[in-house]
Amino acid sequence: MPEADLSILNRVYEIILNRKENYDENSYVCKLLNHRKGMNKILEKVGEESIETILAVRNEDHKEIVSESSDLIFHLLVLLAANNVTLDEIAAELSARHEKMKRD
Ligand SMILES: N=c1c2ncn([C@@H]3O[C@H](COP(=O)(O)OP(=O)(O)OP(=O)(O)O)[C@@H](O)[C@H]3O)c2ncn1[C@@H]1O[C@H](COP(=O)(O)O)[C@@H](O)[C@H]1O
Repeated sequence: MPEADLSILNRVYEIILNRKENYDENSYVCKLLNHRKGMNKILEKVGEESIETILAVRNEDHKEIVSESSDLIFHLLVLLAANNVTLDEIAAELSARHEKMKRD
């Protein structure tokens, strides 16, 4: 397993932004972003991966929880990029909530 940290979220998000600008017929992200169903296809994938994550938890299958959660987060990154929401905005929102809610 390669070493990894949460900076991978930014790296994948940047690739998705790049796919928005540069069409590549071999790219899964481009297929999603340009699907005939439009935004509904991305919403379907987020819904599908959410349900698969729920089932993995119900089955108490740790490996599947990791795998399905990764699918969900990846498709959520596509959804955010497609709607021009940046990861900085998400970080700012979570950080503001944390500052407001933190207890000593
Ligand atoms: N992290 C991912 C990632 N996770 C999952 N997937 C793809 O998501 C797809 C959907 O997964 P499913 O389990 O639902 O499979 P499926 O039933 O065949 O999917 P559908 O027929 O419903 O589309 C699969 O084809 C996976 O390959 C991903 N595709 C891309 N990435 C990242 O996005 C980057 C850009 O990818 P490309 O645009 O393909 O170059 C890659 O370098 C990766 O970092």
